[in-house]
Amino acid sequence: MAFLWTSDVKNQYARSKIAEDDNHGYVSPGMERFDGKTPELRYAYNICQEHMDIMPKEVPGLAENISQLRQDFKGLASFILQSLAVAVGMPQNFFLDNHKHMLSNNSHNLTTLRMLYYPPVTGNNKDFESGQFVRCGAHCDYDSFTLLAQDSEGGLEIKLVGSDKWERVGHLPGAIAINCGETLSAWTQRRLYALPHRVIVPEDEESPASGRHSLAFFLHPDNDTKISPRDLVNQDNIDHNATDERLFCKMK
Ligand SMILES: O=C(O)CCC(=O)C(=O)O
Ligand SMILES: [Fe+2]
Repeated sequence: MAFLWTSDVKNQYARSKIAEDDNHGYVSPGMERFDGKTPELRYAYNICQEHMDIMPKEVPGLAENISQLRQDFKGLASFILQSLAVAVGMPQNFFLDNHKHMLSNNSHNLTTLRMLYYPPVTGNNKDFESGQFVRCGAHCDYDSFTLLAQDSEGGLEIKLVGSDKWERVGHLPGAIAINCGETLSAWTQRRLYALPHRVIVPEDEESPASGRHSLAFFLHPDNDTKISPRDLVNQDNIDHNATDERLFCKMK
C-alpha cells in the first residue's frame, strides 16, 4: 500500500497539484480537506486511466491486481447503472450510455478508483498538524455513485435522510457499500439521495485503531453529458422550473 512506498516512488507517481491536471497518482496525508478546513490523515493512490504503464512498476503485482479490480468495479457499476435506470422508469441503457468512458482518463470522464489507507493514530502522528486532523471530514460525494469496500477497522459513519445523527456503517466481509452522489441525486430529482458521510477514528476498546484500508470507486458520467433533472419521464412531482445543469466535479 502507498504508505510503504519509498519517497522516490511517492514523488515519481505523485498526483499533480495543478487543478486542471489529471487526478491520477499518489496523494500524501494532509493534502486534502473534505470539510473545507481540517487536514486528513490518509494516504491515497488514485487510478483514473486504463494504461498499465502509469502504474508504479516498483510495486510487484500492483498493475495486474489493479487491472482486475478495475474490470470488476466497471462491471458492477454498469450493472447498477442499468438497474437504476429501470428503477426510475427509463430505458435500461439510459445511464450506462452516459458513462461510456469510465476510467479511460479525466479528459473524458472523472471516474476514479482510490486505494485509501488511514494509519493508526499513535503518539507519532497524534500531533499531525498540531493535533488538528480527521480521517475523512463530513461530505457528500459529487459523483453518480460510489462503490466502497472497507476492512473491519470501522469508522465509517453516515447520516440517513432527515436525521442529524451519525450512524455507524458496519463491516460485512465481502460487502460493497453503494452511496449515491450529488450528480445522480440531482439527475433523479432527489429520488435517490446523496448521504453525508465521514470516517472517524474508532473508540471501541476491542478494536484499537490499527489502521483502516478502503477502496472507493467514484463513478462519474462522461464529461460531455448534459444533465437535466427533466431527463426523467413519468415523475409525479417533477419540478417544471428546474433548469438544465451541467455539473462538474474534481476530487481535489
Ligand atoms: O475511506 C472511506 O471509507 C470513505 C472515503 C470517502 O468517503 C471518500 O473518499 O469520499
Ligand atoms: Fe465520500
